[in-house]
Amino acid sequence: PAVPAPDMDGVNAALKAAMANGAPGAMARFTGPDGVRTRTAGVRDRVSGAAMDTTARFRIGSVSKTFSSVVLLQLVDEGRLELDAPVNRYLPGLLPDDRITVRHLLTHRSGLADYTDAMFAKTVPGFEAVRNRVFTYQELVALSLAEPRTTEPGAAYKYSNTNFVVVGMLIEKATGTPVSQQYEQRIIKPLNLRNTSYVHPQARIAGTHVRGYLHPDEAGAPLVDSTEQTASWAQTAGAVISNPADLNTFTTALMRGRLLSPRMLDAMTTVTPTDTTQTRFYGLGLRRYDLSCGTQVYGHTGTVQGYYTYAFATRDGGRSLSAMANTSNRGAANTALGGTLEAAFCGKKPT
Ligand SMILES: CC1(C)S[C@@H]2[C@H](NC(=O)CCCC[C@H](NC(=O)C[NH3+])C(=O)[O-])C(=O)N2[C@H]1C(=O)[O-]
Repeated sequence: PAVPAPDMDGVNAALKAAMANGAPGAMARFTGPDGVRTRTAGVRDRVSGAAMDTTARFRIGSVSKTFSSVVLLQLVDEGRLELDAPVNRYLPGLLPDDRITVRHLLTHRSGLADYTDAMFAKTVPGFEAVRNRVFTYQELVALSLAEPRTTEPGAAYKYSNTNFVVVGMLIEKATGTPVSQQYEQRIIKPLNLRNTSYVHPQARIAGTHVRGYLHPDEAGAPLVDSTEQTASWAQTAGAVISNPADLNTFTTALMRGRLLSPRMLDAMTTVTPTDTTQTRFYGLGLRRYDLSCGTQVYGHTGTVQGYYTYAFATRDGGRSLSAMANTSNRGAANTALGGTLEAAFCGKKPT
């Protein structure tokens, strides 16, 4: 069946709405049967005034979780890890409950508390306290285990960055190499993602990049330039750097079966609801959004200091969209940016 052409005017309106809600700039790149469409708005650098640029790199936050999930699921495909095995089989003594499995991590059903709740309770002080710090995986897990667990293992969905820090530990234990090498060998090189990197704990973004601007909690307080940070608080839960073209290549390749076996991709895209609206779902390190026109899109969202990201594709990989606004701690800007999905995948609303 013919698919609707993207409503790029609607995409542009969503970018402008993100700016009206506090983003210095925003951009989107759609890839579909009729080729690539891009839109930009505002600036990627408030000091130089450099215009937003769809080739520019930025921090993708939790879209990194899908990169980490792909690496882990490839290891499962290779028989080097089992999805339903206890994490403690591979990392003896790490977790206080042998019932927590690898699958629980990927589905956010482990019950492990999210250490970032306390870490970023006060947005700017929390960020300034960690922006130059380098954490070990163990230190981050210890921060989580100092908090009560949120659910019995497997009992309910409760999003937690901690899950994907443990995923990073599993990857490094199973391969004996740094996760950066696994991203490179298994995703970045095969897909030729020339603007995607994992440079933790380097704080700079190399090449042409978008500067990110964090809104303080105090109304009217000036934006904080949050571009340079180690992102060590996030690592395999959120420290990947990429750009719109690479994100569309990644989500498209994933959906077209270039990264996982058909069986594993089916497992990854088997979802459960994350809220009562029955339009938001989570699989294995992957979100599914059910749009108003009936189209289902798979990918992930990201929130890291100074950057909101959406990176989604249709299940057949025929259409993909990535969108970014260079601000954060401003939910209305994030919601506005999310409007790019309906415009891009559902097309112009009938008048
Ligand atoms: C589930 C989310 C939204 S949060 C999770 C992860 N990002 C973080 O955990 C960072 C949280 C603090 C970010 C900070 N906010 C505060 O400090 C608030 N006090 C800001 O807005 O820059 C990511 O990315 N995920 C998003 C996701 O998956 O979409």
